[in-house]
Amino acid sequence: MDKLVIKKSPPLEGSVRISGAKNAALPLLMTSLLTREACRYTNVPQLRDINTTVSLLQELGVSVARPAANDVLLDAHELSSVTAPYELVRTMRASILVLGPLLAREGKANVSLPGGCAIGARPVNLHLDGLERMGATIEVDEGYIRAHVDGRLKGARIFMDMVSVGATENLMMAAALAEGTTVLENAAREPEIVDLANCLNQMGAKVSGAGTDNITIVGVSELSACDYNVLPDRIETGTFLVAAAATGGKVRCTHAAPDTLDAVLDKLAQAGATITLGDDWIELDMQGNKPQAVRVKTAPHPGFPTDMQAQFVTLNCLAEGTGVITETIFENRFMHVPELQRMGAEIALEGNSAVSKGCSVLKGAPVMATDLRASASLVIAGLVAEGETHVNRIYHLDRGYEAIEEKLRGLGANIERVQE
Ligand SMILES: CC(=O)N[C@H]1[C@@H](OP(=O)(O)OP(=O)(O)OC[C@H]2O[C@@H](n3ccc(=O)[nH]c3=O)[C@H](O)[C@@H]2O)O[C@H](CO)[C@@H](O)[C@@H]1O
Ligand SMILES: C=C(OP(=O)(O)O)C(=O)O
Repeated sequence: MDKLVIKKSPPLEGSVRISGAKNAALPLLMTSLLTREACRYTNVPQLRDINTTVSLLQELGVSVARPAANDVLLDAHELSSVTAPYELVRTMRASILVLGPLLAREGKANVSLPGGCAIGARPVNLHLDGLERMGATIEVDEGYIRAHVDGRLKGARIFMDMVSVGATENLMMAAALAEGTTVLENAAREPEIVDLANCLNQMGAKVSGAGTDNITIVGVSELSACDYNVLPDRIETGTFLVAAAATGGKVRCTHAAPDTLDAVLDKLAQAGATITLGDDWIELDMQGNKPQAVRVKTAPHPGFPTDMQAQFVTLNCLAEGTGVITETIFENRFMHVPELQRMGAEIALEGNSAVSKGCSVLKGAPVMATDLRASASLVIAGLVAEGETHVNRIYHLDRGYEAIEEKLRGLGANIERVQE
């Protein structure tokens, strides 16, 4: 199994090209299920989750071509199955996003229940309730969601009592091919939702209001091909910016989407970074200074993203002053804290907050993380720790960061992937 070996590194310097967003690409690839025409997606990051999605779509009968490293062609002219099997769903929760499209196009779908993961229980009741409101009959049997509808799904007014990115995406895709108008109230406002709406509209859907908490979808009977370029990854961008801040460096992220990162940039500025923005780049300059501790509370967009919480925990450990990071989205997303403590971080968990004393002197250690962003926070810790840090179980990182070690090496980091 691969691991990353990281040695204390100089301040990161230079520029890094940001990849397409995992959390945008996964739902976007699912839109291919909504049409009999071939779809082309570009700027798709090379990630384990993308390969899993492609395997899942192939399992359903979609033909796949990858003419270039970041291009994916998907042709769902005929589907041969409506079942998303446990073996694939358990490795990637986003598999649940085939449910809405399959039900809308084929009138039936069997999708393994994703279950919880390292960061929390992650229920899917909002996805199921919304589809039922649209006329689907759903039962859970032997670990599978079995859904069917007679005729087409029907447009409905759906209020979601929690903001859910996944449910908003599933219901938007289902509603695109439903009969009549669907209104999603208390919808998620994440940039990835806007990206999905733009792609659906390119295919002939009628989605308006994406990016607000009230999305209207006027159903159409057919959708056509798309040629869609995936949004830049705001979480990858934020991760490189925090790595630059932690090491006291100066890094420019290119091919980025600065307008998707307001909350993160605001906190980095509070931590003492000078931030400069261009149309598609962001530069962070720490001018060699130590970061200042910040207070952060995760929230749905436009709040501070839960996917950047772990990286900021590491930053706060190094910073001057007491820092408090509160997680409100997932009930168990602090698996990085005990590992950081093993590296010498002075940090305590108080309820759903990580409170750091600041100015921790980190020492390299063998560490491992059980989720993607926790792994990223340990990589950042490894860059500043004395000695050598071994980050194990990096299949989590490979799920969401394209060529992370190569990109970090390009900025001067001392990091190697080692096969054991
Ligand atoms: C709002 C939010 O920040 N969502 C994050 C969530 O998206 P993801 O789509 O995975 O999760 P949701 O947005 O659906 O979940 C948000 C909250 O709603 C709850 N919930 C969700 C669906 C449901 O049917 N019932 C229910 O109770 C979840 O347990 C969670 O507490 O994880 C992704 C991966 O880390 C992040 O990129 C998203 O930013
Ligand atoms: C936890 C994440 O992804 P997923 O929802 O695919 O588990 C993430 O992107 O940080």
